[in-house]
Amino acid sequence: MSNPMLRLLRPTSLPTLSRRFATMSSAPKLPIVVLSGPSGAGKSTLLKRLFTKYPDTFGFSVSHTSRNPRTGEEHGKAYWFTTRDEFQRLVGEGKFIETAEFSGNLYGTSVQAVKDVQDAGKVCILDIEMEGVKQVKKTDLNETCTFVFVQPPSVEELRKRLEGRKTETEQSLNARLAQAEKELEYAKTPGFHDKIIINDEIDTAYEELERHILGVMGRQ
Ligand SMILES: Nc1ncnc2c1ncn2[C@@H]1O[C@H](COP(=O)(O)OP(=O)(O)OP(=O)(O)O)[C@@H](O)[C@H]1O
Repeated sequence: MSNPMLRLLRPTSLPTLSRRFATMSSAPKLPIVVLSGPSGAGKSTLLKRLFTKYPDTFGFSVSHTSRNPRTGEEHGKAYWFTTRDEFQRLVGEGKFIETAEFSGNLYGTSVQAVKDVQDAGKVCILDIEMEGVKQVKKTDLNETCTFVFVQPPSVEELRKRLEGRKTETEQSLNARLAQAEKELEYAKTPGFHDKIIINDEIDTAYEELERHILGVMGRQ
C-alpha cells in the first residue's frame, strides 16, 4: 500500500511517548532546531535557503494538518494532509509531540516525523507555532533542541509580506496578524528562545540563522 499515513499507524512495541523518547535519546544526540515565529515572518524563506545550501545535513520534519492543501503543496512533503477526525484519532493514540489549532485548522508534529529525520542521521528542523514550542519544551526532546524565533521588523511589514504572498483572505490575514501580536509579546519572555532573529534584510537574517545553527552543531 502506498498510503503514507500507514507509516504513522504501523504497530509498535513501544506503547508510551516517554519510552519512545528514551529510545530516541539512546541514539547519537543530533540537535533539533525548533524554528517559530509569526506567520509571514519568513521561516519558510530562511529554511529554503538552508536546505538549498546544505541538502544532506538537515531534515524537515513533515507536520500533519487538517487544512486543505494550497496549490503545489504535496502530501507527505509540505504536510501530511488529513481530516480533522483522523487527526484527533492520532492525538488520542499519542502519536504527536505537539499540536496546535490555528485559524480553524489543526497542526501537529508526530513522534514518527522527528524520528524519521533523526534515523536518517540528519538535524531535524521543526517549524512550529508558539503553543507547539511550549509543548516541545515539556518533552524529553527539550534538552536536544535549540529554540529560534524569527521576528518580522514590524507588524506593518508583516502585513505587507502576507499580502504580497497572496495566500490569505482578508479574514485569515487578520487572524494571522492578531496571532502575530500575541507571539511577539510572548517572545519577550526571558530565556524562552535561544536565538531571536529579526528578519529585516533577508541575507543578514539568513547568515545569523546559519551561524547559530552551525554553532550549536559544533557544540554537540
Ligand atoms: N526579509 C524579507 N524581506 C522581504 N520579504 C520577505 C522576507 N522574508 C520573507 N519574505 C516574504 O514574506 C512572505 C512570507 O514569508 P514566508 O512564507 O517565508 O513566511 P513564514 O514565516 O514561513 O509563514 P507561514 O508560517 O505562514 O508559513 C513571502 O512572500 C516571502 O517571500
